[in-house]
Amino acid sequence: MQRISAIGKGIIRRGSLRWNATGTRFHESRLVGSVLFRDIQIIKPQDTFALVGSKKQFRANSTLAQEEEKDQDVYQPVSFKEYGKIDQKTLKALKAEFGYENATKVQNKIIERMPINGDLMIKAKTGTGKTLAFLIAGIEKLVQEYQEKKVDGRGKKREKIGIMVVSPTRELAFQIGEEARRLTKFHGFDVSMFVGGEPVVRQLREYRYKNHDIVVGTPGRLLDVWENSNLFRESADQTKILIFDEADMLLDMGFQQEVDKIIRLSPKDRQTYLVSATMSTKIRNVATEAFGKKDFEILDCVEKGEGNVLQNIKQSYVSVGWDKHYLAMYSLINSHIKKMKDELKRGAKIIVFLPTTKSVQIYYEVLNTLLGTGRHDDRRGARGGRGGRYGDNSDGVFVYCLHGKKDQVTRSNISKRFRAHGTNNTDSAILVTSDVSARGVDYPGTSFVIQVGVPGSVEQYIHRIGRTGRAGKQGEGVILLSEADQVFLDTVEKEQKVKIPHNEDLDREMLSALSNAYNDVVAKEKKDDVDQADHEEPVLTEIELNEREKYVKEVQKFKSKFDRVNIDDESADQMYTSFLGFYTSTDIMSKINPSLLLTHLAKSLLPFGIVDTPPLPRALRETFDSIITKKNNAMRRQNSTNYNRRGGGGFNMGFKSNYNRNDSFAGKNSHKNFRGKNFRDENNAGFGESYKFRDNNASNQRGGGYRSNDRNDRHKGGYNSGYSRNDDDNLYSRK
Ligand SMILES: Nc1ncnc2c1ncn2[C@@H]1O[C@H](COP(=O)(O)OP(=O)(O)OP(=O)(O)O)[C@@H](O)[C@H]1O
Repeated sequence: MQRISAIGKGIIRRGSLRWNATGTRFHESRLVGSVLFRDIQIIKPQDTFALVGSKKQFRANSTLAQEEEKDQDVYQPVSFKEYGKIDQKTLKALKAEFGYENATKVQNKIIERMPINGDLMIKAKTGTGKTLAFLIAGIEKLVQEYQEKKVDGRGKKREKIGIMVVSPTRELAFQIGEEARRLTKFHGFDVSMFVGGEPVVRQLREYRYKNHDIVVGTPGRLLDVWENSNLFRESADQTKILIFDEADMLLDMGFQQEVDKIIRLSPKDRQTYLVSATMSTKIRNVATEAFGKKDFEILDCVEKGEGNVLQNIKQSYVSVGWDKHYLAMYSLINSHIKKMKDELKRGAKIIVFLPTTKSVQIYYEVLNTLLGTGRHDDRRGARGGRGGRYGDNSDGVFVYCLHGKKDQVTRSNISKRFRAHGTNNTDSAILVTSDVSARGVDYPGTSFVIQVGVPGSVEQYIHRIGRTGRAGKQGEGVILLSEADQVFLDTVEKEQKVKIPHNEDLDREMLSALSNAYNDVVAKEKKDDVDQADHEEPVLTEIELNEREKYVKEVQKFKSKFDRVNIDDESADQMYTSFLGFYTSTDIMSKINPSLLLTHLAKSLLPFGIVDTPPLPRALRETFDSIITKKNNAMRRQNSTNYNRRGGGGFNMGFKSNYNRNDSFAGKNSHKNFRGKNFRDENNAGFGESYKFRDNNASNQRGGGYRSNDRNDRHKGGYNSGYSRNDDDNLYSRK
């Protein structure tokens, strides 16, 4: 059974995949390159998700609609008006401010139950309109109360907080605040923001003169003002409705303490809503606490046995080593941009997720040089310019960098600018970011999500990939996994009942052909320097030989651009260390072979000409030691026969040998031979070795001028300082 998540008014006919609607019409299936995408669209230009391309283009595409005819079990949208439960002023805002006439599935479920008097747990897939769903429910409750108490917009100041929304990130808080403002425009409600990174004094000053209808904030700042400002405390102590958006993230990780306190401080007779696209079992237990042990209703819009990722998001993985990420991404992004332009006559909107701040900074530098302007247009106060005009993309490619260690003004700026990238012109935009952008944030028109390495959890994978395919649009998500990471695929399959296939646009053979072409280009360029005796000619398959020539051109372009990338040793080392730190904190670490992980992660240094892994901070080494000890104990218990047959080695053997040969990570440059050999052995006939196209002379590189500005200095402590949590919405330090 295939399910379509669709928003609009009409009927989808079984078998014909046709949506017939009053005033709206949509349906489509189309061939994009070799890949079949099914797309669902509402053709209504004034709609914010009247989608890709012109009407004419859409009609042209929709001739392919009948190609995919499958059983559909689809929610039939209901007009907001038809419920007869929504106040006229809210209805007016839904139409005038948002251009929406029909409720989405989750909105439908909530509106049907209105007025909501108890506590709620709301679960629905990403991008299906949960924000408006909980806002409508809360606002209508407030409107009802104000009517009963005869309070109107011009009356006495409303001192008690009507609705308090807690968001894990600042970007999401601003987004919710903005939607609340628009939705209550005709009610004359006030919305106040309390987020970290902005002057609290100013926030409180504004608050003093406002009605306290709706407050939106991040946990740290909300708690701060609750505990330290009488003005805020007096209003918050009487909060009527408390809403936790992305509740599982708030309650499960990072913010446990703050959230516990907010729950304790808020009045017992409040209503509570917990909202998310994912609700782990653990969260359901924690929720009991949040609801003050009262009964609560669960509104689950995901059917039993169904995965949490929308069907209109095409998922895939690419099996690729950390040394080849840039080449793989260059190819994937270029072909996605081309596909969007050829098929839909629009630019691409791409989000690239990295696990740590340091890696966001480095991948941004590289992608900006490879595909964008190469300038740092996203700096605070910088004015936007045209994007790059490189490579096959004759239109601009704007590359942005966003993570939790940027100051708030810059973060808001970048977020605004990336959001504004339209879907109706041929410029493309790439946002290189951390998990600050993983949850809840709505960047309309995002067509492609790339995840680099494993995410923190399966839930995080779902939220990240959910930044595309929103509001019924089509989307595509790719995850780059090394051999060590691929246990993640089994976990997704087990938990989500979805098998993620290998990417068709960049299959194994093509990737290998690209790598070989790369080797050829490097070998040619270096023919005077390279010791030919050392350069083993790889044995190629027939396909590889044929494709080889084809890819040489693309690879030459890639290389000439990559040669301009200037990442210093220190930054690359910090990235490597931060990756290890990140892995130790993930759910998946318990399933990963640590020695394999170390070998693979070390390859992330190769593109920058570094063949030695840096010394690790003690805390991180100890964490790794304990992971290995635990794994070995578990292995011994579980399978002593196998263990013995493997010579008693197990993980310990594998890890220790690397570990020791790396001089316990204590010294660089002392084990070059081992490391160089190791990579050569593992890298497709010498790809890793020849990837050292840059002069590996540390002083040259350092003198090269690349410094990702003073921020580097803050990371000098490596793992510890680069990885520590430093603000209220920094989640668990990876941002
Ligand atoms: N009734 C509607 N009709 C059309 N579009 C809608 C409707 N409701 C919401 N949308 C749009 O759908 C998109 C996704 O909505 P929203 O951000 O609320 O999703 P979400 O379910 O909260 O996703 P996430 O789980 O990622 O937080 C937004 O662009 C929003 O404006």
